Amino acid sequence: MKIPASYQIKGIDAYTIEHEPVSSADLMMRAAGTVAEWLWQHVEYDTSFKVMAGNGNNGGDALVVAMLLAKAGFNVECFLFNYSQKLSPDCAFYKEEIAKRTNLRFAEVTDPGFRPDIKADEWVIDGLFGTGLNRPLEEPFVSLIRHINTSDATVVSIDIPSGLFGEDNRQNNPEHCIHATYTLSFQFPKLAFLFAENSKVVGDWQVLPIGLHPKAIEKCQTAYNFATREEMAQLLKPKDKFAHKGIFGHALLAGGSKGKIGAIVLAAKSCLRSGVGLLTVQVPASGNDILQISVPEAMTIPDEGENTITAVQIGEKINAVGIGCGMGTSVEAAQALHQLLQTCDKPMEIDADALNILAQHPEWIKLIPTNSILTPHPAEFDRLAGKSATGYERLEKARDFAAKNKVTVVLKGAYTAVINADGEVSFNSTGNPGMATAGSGDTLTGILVALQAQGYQAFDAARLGVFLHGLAGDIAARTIAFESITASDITASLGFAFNELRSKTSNKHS
Ligand SMILES: NC(=O)C1=CN([C@@H]2O[C@H](COP(=O)(O)OP(=O)(O)OC[C@H]3O[C@@H](n4cnc5c(N)ncnc54)[C@H](O)[C@@H]3O)[C@@H](O)[C@H]2O)[C@@H](O)CC1
Ligand SMILES: [K+]
Repeated sequence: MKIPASYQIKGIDAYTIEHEPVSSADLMMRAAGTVAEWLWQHVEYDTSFKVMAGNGNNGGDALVVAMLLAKAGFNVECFLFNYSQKLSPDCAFYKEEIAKRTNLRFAEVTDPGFRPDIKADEWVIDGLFGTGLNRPLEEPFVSLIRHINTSDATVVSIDIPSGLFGEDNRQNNPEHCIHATYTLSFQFPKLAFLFAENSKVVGDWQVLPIGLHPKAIEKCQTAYNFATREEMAQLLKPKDKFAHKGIFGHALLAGGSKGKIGAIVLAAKSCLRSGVGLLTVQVPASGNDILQISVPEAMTIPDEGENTITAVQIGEKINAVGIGCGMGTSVEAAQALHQLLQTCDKPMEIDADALNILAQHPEWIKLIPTNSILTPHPAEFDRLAGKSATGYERLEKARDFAAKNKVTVVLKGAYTAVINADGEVSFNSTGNPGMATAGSGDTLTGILVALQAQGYQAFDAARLGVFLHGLAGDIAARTIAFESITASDITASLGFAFNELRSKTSNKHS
């Protein structure tokens, strides 16, 4: 699902009006209708609404929502905040309409000091500003928004929380934005929803399709995408009936150190659950028996180092290498990574301590083979590329980093961003807070290197692997509380995740 920028949505909107064709007032009715329908499904029959409309089309949407709610029998009071005495044409049109209605209370507000009374059990519909916001909000809106935010009412924002920009909010003050309980976004998510710093503003968000023109959506060029199940199912290669293990690739995992052999055990287990044909694991000598006993399906290479790996042996038949899990940042481990980077041209999946070593030796980054993946969490990425004040800033740095170093970067978070060397970004749509647990990242490494060994290109392996990892976590969460999910539970659910994804694409030929 594309994530167009606010200015692009305006264009898609205009194209739809011209080519469907549909009048802008009817499109507004359609959009507001989806909001009203969502509300009917989520409120009690005796809910009272306070609808707050602004002077643009977001305000127009709010006026229509107010009329539809009143028509359905709800108790509605609607305020049109028109301090500047200037309304968009469609907002003006629906103001005339609403003024004629007798089944709701309507007032146009021009007094900057006026604050509507809001009760805790009421629902506030926020239609003050949408994607037409062109500068951070000032008074009297800041006070009005503070008044709404300090009420205990449930707040539903139409399209976007008022005051929030769709993309870059570095110059914005979150306290000057509506803090929505729910945000109902038309047709697409907004980029801003995907950054942790905006979570308090956005609340739970959902996309409501409003039938914008498919041709305009197809033509829209954006670097940002939200990975849907259908898109990810397309990436998953079918498994041929006559296949043998040799054609599913041979992965090598290298890592582990005294006290952290578990990390590579976890990676090995998830790797084997992700379709790889063969797996070899290189561990410090002291970890060899642990690995053989815990993961009998894997072959092992005991390193010469007792408690850390010292040199990685890459057999000729290895298709992809995963490095970093639990390997520590000792001098020996750093040497092993350096030697590997100098000698190996296979796609790599570089994680955890290997990333920390790279941060200490940035001159080695250029040695990373093409078609490789790096999987930093925000702190690891900051060590590689410098600190960022916001998620937006970090994402932009990660796009630069991926382009400069010709790698795929997986920036982990609630909406993990997978970024390729062309700067394309795919945000993951699966996963849950229960997955923020020890070893979860090692599990991801195993999945990614398995997909790379099977011939998936870095960007596809990363998008698909991150999606499956999150889906497995979601499946685990159907029966296990977030508090209790472990990395092993994620691996245990991987088979179900593959099945669920494949079932969407299955047809009689596959
Ligand atoms: N694009 C689409 O697909 C559709 C959009 N619709 C709605 O239209 C909205 C966009 O409408 P508009 O472009 O009219 O924009 P808005 O409704 O967001 O508001 C624009 C108005 O606010 C003023 N303004 C901007 N920043 C301000 C600030 N900081 N302080 C005070 N005033 C400020 C502008 O001068 C303008 O008068 C969307 O968010 C959505 O709710 C729907 O009606 C239908 C479909
Ligand atoms: K809004």
